[in-house]
Amino acid sequence: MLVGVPKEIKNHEYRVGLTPPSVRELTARGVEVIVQQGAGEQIGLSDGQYVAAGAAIVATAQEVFARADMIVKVKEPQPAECAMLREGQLLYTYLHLAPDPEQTAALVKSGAVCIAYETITGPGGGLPLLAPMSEVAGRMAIQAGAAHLEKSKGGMGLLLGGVPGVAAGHVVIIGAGVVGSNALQMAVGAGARVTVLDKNVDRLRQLDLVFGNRIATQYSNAQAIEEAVVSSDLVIGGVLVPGAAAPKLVTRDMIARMKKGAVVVDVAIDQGGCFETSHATTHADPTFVVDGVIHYCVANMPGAVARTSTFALNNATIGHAVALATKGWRRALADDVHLRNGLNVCQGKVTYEAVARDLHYDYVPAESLLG
Ligand SMILES: NC(=O)C1=CN([C@@H]2O[C@H](COP(=O)(O)OP(=O)(O)OC[C@H]3O[C@@H](n4cnc5c(N)ncnc54)[C@H](O)[C@@H]3O)[C@@H](O)[C@H]2O)C=CC1
Ligand SMILES: CC(=O)C(=O)O
Ligand SMILES: [Mg+2]
Repeated sequence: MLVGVPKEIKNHEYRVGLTPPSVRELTARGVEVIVQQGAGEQIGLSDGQYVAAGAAIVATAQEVFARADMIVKVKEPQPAECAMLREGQLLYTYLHLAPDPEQTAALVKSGAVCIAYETITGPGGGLPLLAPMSEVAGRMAIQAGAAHLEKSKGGMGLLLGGVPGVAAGHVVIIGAGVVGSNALQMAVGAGARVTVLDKNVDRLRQLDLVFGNRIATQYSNAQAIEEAVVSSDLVIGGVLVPGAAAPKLVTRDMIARMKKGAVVVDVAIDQGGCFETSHATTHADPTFVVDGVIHYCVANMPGAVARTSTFALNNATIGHAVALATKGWRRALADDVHLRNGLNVCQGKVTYEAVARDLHYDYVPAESLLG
């Protein structure tokens, strides 16, 4: 098995699929690894470190895609990368297909075997390969939101924590999962007044036990979302229905009724976003304004803190990478239902039910293709 790691090409994306210690885990087991020249250079991971871990360096992405049996990446393949995938080649990366019909069509056409980090499940529940990036993005959401509340960034000129004698800002967090609870931790730390909403009352119960009366919890329905959003200074969108397009919980009308200069951070934008007014932005140009409300909708937030994110991601991805590279995808997927849940597209078939439903493909269960 030859594993290939191309340099990421999405806007301001400096993460890399494998760190040198992860390469070493593979080469120690007899797996060959090629890494594109300079893939980790921007985050202090030199070609020399990759070579010391047993990888060979190749000059171009074309060479990585042409030679490797398995491609390990971070972000969903961009159109130029989709065009280089081939029948039977294994792709292991984030995909976020439900809101992305073009990428889905390209992956189906490629005939590649495409495993999405974000739908791999864990023995203890949850989405263990999404969780570390959600921790990063949840924490960053408060940083990004606070910065954009400043006048020079177009915001209303509000300090989230207030000062003695002046009220703190009101942060509303929709979705109390990994993004939401990490955002909550930062917002409470900053001294903001926080309301958190979820449909899962157990999640709210857990947060209530930790934060007590320093936060307000609310069962998520249209009424509660409307009341919270209209009175807020900063809204964080962190909902997820695994694999599916995010529900549009905040309507254009609610945005129009918010304070001018308020900020919304739609972390769920990689699944299409949970604000009706959202569209994906980049680190180079992260915001736009609708009805006086600043929208921050960067689809690869963890790319901004790429060194931290790369190591956190590799901690979660390396175990399955080793299984795939040493056993081959059929055996690895047959042996592990949680890894099998990551299979989204396989040799021209859509194998993840929510993606098939949202994008109108026939759904073919992964089990039927492992034969
Ligand atoms: N923009 C970026 O750079 C990044 C985006 N993300 C995205 O953030 C989103 C959230 O991820 P996680 O926190 O890991 O997911 P999670 O599964 O831990 O949490 C999602 C929460 O949303 C709740 N939820 C579902 N429907 C709801 C509704 N109608 N109202 C209120 N809550 C609802 C669920 O009950 C759950 O508690 C995902 O789309 C993920 O892909 C994650 C990392 C980076
Ligand atoms: C999860 C995701 O989309 C990211 O880390 O960029
Ligand atoms: Mg996309």
